[in-house]
Amino acid sequence: MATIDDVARAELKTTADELQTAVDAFLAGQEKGDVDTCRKTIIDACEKMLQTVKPPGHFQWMERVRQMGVMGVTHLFQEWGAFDHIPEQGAISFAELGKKLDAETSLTERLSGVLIVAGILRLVGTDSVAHTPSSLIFLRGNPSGVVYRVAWDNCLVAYFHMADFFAKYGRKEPQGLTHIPASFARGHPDKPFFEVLAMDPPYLKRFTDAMAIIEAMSPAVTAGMHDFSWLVQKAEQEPNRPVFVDVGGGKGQCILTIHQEFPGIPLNRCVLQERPEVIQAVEAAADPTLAEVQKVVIDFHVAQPTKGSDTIAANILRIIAEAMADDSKLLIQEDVKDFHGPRPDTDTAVLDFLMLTYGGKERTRRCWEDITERAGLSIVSVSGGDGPWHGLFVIECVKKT
Ligand SMILES: C[S@@+](CC[C@H](N)C(=O)[O-])C[C@H]1O[C@@H](n2cnc3c(N)ncnc32)[C@H](O)[C@@H]1O
Repeated sequence: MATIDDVARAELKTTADELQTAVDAFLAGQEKGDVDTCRKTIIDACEKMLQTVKPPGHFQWMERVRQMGVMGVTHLFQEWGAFDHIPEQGAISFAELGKKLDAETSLTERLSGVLIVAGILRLVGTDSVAHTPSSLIFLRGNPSGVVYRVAWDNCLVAYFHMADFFAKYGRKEPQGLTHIPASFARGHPDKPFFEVLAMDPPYLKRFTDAMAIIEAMSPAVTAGMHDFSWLVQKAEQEPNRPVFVDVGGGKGQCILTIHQEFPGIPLNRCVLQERPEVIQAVEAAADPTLAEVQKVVIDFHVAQPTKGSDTIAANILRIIAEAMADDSKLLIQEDVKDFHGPRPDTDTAVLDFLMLTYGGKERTRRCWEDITERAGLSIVSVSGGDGPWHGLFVIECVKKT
């Protein structure tokens, strides 16, 4: 029987006390709707406690096998549209679900079983299955389900090939736009990721849709990460200048979110700069809210990127800096890995691993100072918000004088 040492014992006690305090605050905050921070504290405390009390050995590896099973079946069910065939109220028999999926009843029952034991679906009687709140996110079009589907593309496909990647290129941080795990995993190591993405239109659509959802969920403006009232004033004072340029701005989601909160920023003086296939998709979608926004095809590396991922990032910033007026501000919405201390935020550490697959990285404050300096910029402020992304900040830069 595994025992825990004195340090773990003391930690368990402290975490249990923290948990009790957070639960009390969570319950008390229900009426005020002030629960998100308490929720995070509760989840973090529970996870810490579970790590301490879970026995090593069999339990640990079996738990990971369970997680892999859940991911495998969720992916199959998402691809097959199985979640959409389960009624939102009531249940469906395995036989009926199998018929809708063109799958054997016995296969449908076995696959469902993995999600039932994980609490994602619910067994009804002996032969039927129903949704739970956890499975509803996988209904077609649900924003969280769309983002999860892209996590499969972006993470798992690349992670599966990572050992081969490092065997071929050596155990060092990927440098450059090509010969990165994400392109290697898709059989085109000599191409930059965004070119590989453009070769697969369904993946490109999933990717841009997910980016738009993530941006809409992010606290860029909503939680006060940056106050754009100075820009509204500037727009009034100088009516002939472009006001806001979003470089690599996806489907224009950030422009729209900022405009929603600061309607004084005129949309016809906002510029969306993107890769050709993204601009093409935006124009084809003909979203009336984006009609006035200027759409410009660019390559922010401009043809000849130098080697090295920080050099590439500094190069993108240098090209922007060269186009800036003396009073322009460059706002970089990005993670600052060590903002809350040397231990990175949980999501930031995992996203850093994800970024590694694309030859990118989550940077520390020091890294940001270094690359902005090399680009001819200085950091004026770094501000965060109260939203769900605790590692995300707006880094405000001006041209160095
Ligand atoms: C991670 S997404 C972020 C999208 C958006 N800024 C957001 O926060 O939701 C990166 C974006 O950069 C664009 N991009 C990648 N390479 C580019 C390039 N060389 N020139 C211009 N845009 C590029 C991609 O098409 C993609 O939409």
